[in-house]
Amino acid sequence: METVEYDVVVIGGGPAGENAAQYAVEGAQVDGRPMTSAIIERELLGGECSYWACMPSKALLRPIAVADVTGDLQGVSTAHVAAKALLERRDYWVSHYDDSGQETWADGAGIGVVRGDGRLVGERTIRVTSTSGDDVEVRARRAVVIATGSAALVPEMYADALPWDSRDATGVVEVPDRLVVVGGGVVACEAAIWMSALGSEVTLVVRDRRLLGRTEPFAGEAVLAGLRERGITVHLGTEVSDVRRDAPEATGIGKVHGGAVTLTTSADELVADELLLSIGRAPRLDDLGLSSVGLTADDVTAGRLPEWLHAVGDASGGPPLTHWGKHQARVVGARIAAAASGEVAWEPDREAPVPQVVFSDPEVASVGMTEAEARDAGHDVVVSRVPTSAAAGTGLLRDTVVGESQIVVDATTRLLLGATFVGVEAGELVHAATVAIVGDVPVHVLRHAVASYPTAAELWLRLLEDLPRSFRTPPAMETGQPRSRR
Ligand SMILES: Cc1cc2nc3c(=O)[nH]c(=O)nc-3n(C[C@H](O)[C@H](O)[C@H](O)COP(=O)(O)OP(=O)(O)OC[C@H]3O[C@@H](n4cnc5c(N)ncnc54)[C@H](O)[C@@H]3O)c2cc1C
Ligand SMILES: NC(=O)c1ccc[n+]([C@@H]2O[C@H](COP(=O)([O-])OP(=O)(O)OC[C@H]3O[C@@H](n4cnc5c(N)ncnc54)[C@H](O)[C@@H]3O)[C@@H](O)[C@H]2O)c1
Repeated sequence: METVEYDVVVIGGGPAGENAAQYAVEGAQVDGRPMTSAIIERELLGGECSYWACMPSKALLRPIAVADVTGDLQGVSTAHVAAKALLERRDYWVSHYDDSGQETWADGAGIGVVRGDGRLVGERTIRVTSTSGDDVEVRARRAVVIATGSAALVPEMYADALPWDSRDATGVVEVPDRLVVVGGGVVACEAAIWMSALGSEVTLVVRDRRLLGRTEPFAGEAVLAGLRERGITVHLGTEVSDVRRDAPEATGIGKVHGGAVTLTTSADELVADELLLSIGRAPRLDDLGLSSVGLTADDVTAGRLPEWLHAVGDASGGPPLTHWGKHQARVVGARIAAAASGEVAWEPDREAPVPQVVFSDPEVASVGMTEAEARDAGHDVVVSRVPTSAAAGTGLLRDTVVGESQIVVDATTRLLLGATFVGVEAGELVHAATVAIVGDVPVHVLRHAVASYPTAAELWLRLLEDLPRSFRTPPAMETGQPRSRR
């Protein structure tokens, strides 16, 4: 069996793995020579995000969002979604499922690519099985990084019906006439929109009494109203107890997987041509050979790892978001690079807050704690919530601006704990909140970050104005303490 050696070996070439491989060697030297790294990838370099998750979903959603705006903007005629062209746009953005562009990137960055299924067989040693059946042993002189991503959950009750998962939804080829979506999270709220725009009659079956359970309740309510306005049926508080399908068939990604599907639910019996299961994901840590180094999947997600082994991205059990996985990977990569030259990489003394944008209609963007989370954590909380239409800059963007936006502030420190934006430009507005949290900017300073008129960012002024007037000066001034610049 051929054996190859690198300083750093990354198992899994998604966005997290690619960043880890790059940052671990960028400018790093060991024994007077440049550090080397390789990525082991069994499918497409670029991972779930590039081909079956973020990129195709956002490529599908954007034209729909633009068409929606034209229907709600006096002065232009209404545009309509052209299904065939929409799917062609998706195919362009997934590079027609060809990863040669990513391979060129790896080549340019000096990162080796080993094709095949990677499995730990001992300390710093991975056996790679390629589709041709030839095994290669890949040894890491310094570090191994697990970046194997996550897989959609499919409970036993659903398995025989061969339901669609998010790969089928983003890679849709055959549009089912009737689609039932189980789940009320991010995939469900986004996929319902593009499947409905492509012509499916969509029904959501949601176990919880609300959508987007991890965000502020007002955000889930706005998304619920938006879905219903599009003609999408949403059953909240509804459990599925049985699933049957006529002639299930593994026809391939994005094709209808057999005959009609019947779901018995706590409300009604539902019959559809396809079922999309979107009830969460789990780190992909099975079959990784963890036991060969005395570890379990729980050790990986709890961070109980030997010093030579690291985990990043969805596989680490952290928030399953591309930007978060990439951030973790940059931090871990920099640690590995610094350690090689006997240094310690600089890092802030606490973990960064995790922002998330849901590209639903209306869009939802949040960072930090919700109001409930902040109260549960023991903060004395002050909340400011305004209609997202409250600034001239947001009002100008559509004829009807829906949604509300909110900041959660600690009454003692006057620091931002969290923020949620719903509606136009939500995904862009949230970044200022992330900056304010990372930079510990108190609200009396933040109000001096002047947004241009009339931009959506002026919504920040409205949010800060809506706080108690006393929050416009430092707490120290109220107690007669000396004036400070902060
Ligand atoms: C429909 C959908 C839409 C999404 N949209 C967004 C979004 O808009 N924004 C956002 O931030 N996040 C989004 N996400 C989440 C995002 O896709 C993931 O957080 C991200 O892909 C995780 O990156 P990763 O590198 O950890 O793993 P992945 O992207 O899953 O990559 C892991 C790679 O490892 C490979 N691999 C696994 N096991 C092995 C092995 N044993 N040997 C060799 N290779 C292996 C896989 O083939 C894969 O290429 C979305 C998810 C879904 C499902
Ligand atoms: N725009 C984005 O950033 C984006 C887009 C899509 C996906 N993602 C990522 O992908 C991850 C997975 O998305 P998702 O929508 O599958 O998961 P999710 O965790 O967002 O939502 C899961 C939903 O399924 C429900 N559920 C859980 N178990 C169930 C069961 N047994 N039966 C019925 N319902 C059940 C939950 O109550 C929830 O409504 C997300 O956590 C998110 O981080 C991100």
